Amino acid sequence: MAETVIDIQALTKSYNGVKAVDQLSLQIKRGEIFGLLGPNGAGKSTTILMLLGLSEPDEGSINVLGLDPAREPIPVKRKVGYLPDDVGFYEDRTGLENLVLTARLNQVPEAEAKERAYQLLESVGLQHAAHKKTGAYSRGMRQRLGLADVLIKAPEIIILDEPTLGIDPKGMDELLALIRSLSEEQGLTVLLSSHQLHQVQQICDRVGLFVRGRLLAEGNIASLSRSLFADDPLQITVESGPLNHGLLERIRAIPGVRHAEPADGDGTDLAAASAEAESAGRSRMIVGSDTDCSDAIARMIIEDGVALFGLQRKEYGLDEIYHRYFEGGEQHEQGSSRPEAQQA
Ligand SMILES: Nc1ncnc2c1ncn2[C@@H]1O[C@H](COP(=O)(O)OP(=O)(O)OP(=O)(O)O)[C@@H](O)[C@H]1O
Repeated sequence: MAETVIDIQALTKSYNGVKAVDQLSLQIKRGEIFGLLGPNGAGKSTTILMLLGLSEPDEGSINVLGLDPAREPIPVKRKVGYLPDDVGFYEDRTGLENLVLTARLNQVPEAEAKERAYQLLESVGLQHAAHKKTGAYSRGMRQRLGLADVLIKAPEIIILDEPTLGIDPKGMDELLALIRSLSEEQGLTVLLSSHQLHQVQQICDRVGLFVRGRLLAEGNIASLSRSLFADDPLQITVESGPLNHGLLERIRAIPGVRHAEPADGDGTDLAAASAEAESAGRSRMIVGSDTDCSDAIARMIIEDGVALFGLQRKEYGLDEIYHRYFEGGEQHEQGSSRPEAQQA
């Protein structure tokens, strides 16, 4: 089992009496890519600043690689690389010169600095732009150079704040793939803050969902959707030949099935749905159930002599998580069914 490199316990930070981070507890293991996910103002940046020792917690504790960032910010800075959402470079110097300068500032010996800078420029796909002034770099190139800049001091952890902001989709995919491969090759721990679900889904081993300073849930996407949608029925869509009333009633009587409705028409008028299905030669039905009854439903349809064309279980993904917890975040916070922070 990999060691815990970031350990946050009951962390709280308020600004003017408003809690920006509220009782946050989170552990991250070495080599993990963890996504801090949440809408604007959720508390992601405040958490990052406290991890870096740039802001002091009101309550709770943080341990980064055995260090307390509030008390030992310099050793933390040596071991943790931070890429802000808009990284600044000396615009009139080349990419290579900027990297060498950062290496020097981090006490990397001169001979090593240049060699490492070249290697990193190659790793991030910027070898062709090594001698170009950074003022002429595109946003995507700047982010790549930012990654190289963060890596030049050979950190154990890198923290990236909205790393793909303002980059086109292709550049975004490439940057994320690069982060993933760098992490795998070097056993690097990556903490990535974002409000873009799809990019986080692509590369993170685990994500934490932040809403209004609180961690609503954490885990990998599969365990998150299981815990967040635990109270919802499973949704099974059945494509078959036209259904008859008796068959529908028997499907409704399968243990675990909560409801079964023809999805043609408005779903309430079986006769209309059947007529429509009859003319099309097939019908669609939505079944909501507590357990996966797919096999029992399939068997029943086939035994009834009705053709079965397809049967699909709906999986909840980040889109549903997003709609429910970010867009409807406030309602959910007030609702009684909101799950507390979950462990994966
Ligand atoms: N220096 C500050 N002074 C006052 N309030 C602050 C300060 N920094 C953050 N806040 C407030 O704390 C809350 C959390 O902000 P934070 O920047 O941590 O969120 P975030 O999740 O990083 O959002 P974003 O994606 O917009 O950066 C917000 O309500 C914000 O207005």
